[in-house]
Amino acid sequence: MEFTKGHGTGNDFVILPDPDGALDLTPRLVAALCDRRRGIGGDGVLRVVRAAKHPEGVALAGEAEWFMDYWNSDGSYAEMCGNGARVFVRYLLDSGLAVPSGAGLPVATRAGLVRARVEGEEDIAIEMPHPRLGDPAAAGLGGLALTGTAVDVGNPHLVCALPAGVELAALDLTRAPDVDPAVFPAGVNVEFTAPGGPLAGTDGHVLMRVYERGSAETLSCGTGACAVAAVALRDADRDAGTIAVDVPGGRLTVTLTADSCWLAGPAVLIATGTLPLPLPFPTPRDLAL
Ligand SMILES: N[C@@H](CCC[C@H](N)C(=O)O)C(=O)O
Repeated sequence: MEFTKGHGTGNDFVILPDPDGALDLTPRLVAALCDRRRGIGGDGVLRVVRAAKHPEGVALAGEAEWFMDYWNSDGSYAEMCGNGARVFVRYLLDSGLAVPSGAGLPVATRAGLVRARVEGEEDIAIEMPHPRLGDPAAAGLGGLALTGTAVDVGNPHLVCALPAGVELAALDLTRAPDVDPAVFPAGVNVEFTAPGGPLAGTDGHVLMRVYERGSAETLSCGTGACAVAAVALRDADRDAGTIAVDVPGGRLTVTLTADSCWLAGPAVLIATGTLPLPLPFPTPRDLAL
């Protein structure tokens, strides 16, 4: 099995080319590949499969050649991954499976069609599902009780601004925040935010850390950045603008208008290799037996 490793602002992925959908990709295999000590290591897996060859992509096959089959590191799968989509497009372009398109390169995802464009040397921008602001909801972390805003970016998010005096860097995200499972029956990605300083060329600047559903704390989350930007604009009484979101792995830029949401930032491939199947290393589940 061939693989490529890539990342977008430190949100890292194992990319599996599987054009014809021949690979038996299971939760167990995904968790083993993402294991940082016994596997390759990653926040998730991106299977590169022709839309026509994947049951969840086939309906979009007329519009997009490729389907991003995204899985979290625990072996669950998600509807959408913003950084994953940017790295997926970097892979398509670098491996010659697609060419840049003036109209935006279409990619099928479980959350529908997204479009990508290349920006400069390193950056890939994706037109994302438009964030939909929902109701206030509670989150708990250690002794901290927070009220955030639920946001749907194709996948579920809860954006929680920290109260004054609580340092973003001091949060313990080694454990999942508490949320109400009745409010988020499919789980939720939780973003914690603090204001950034003034930043030229933007309409707002936010610092963010995230605890991702299915992957724990990651260095970055693209859909999370879109959710955070939508909340920042709402709080500034604006319906459009560009927000810089600084994550532990770097900077993402989100540009929102009334009907579009573009997520931009670096997308990098770092290594390729081959793995024999079955895997030569014990999987996390083997070790738990
Ligand atoms: N890191 C991703 C989001 C990945 C999916 C998420 N963990 C979920 O389960 O919804 C991003 O960049 O958007």
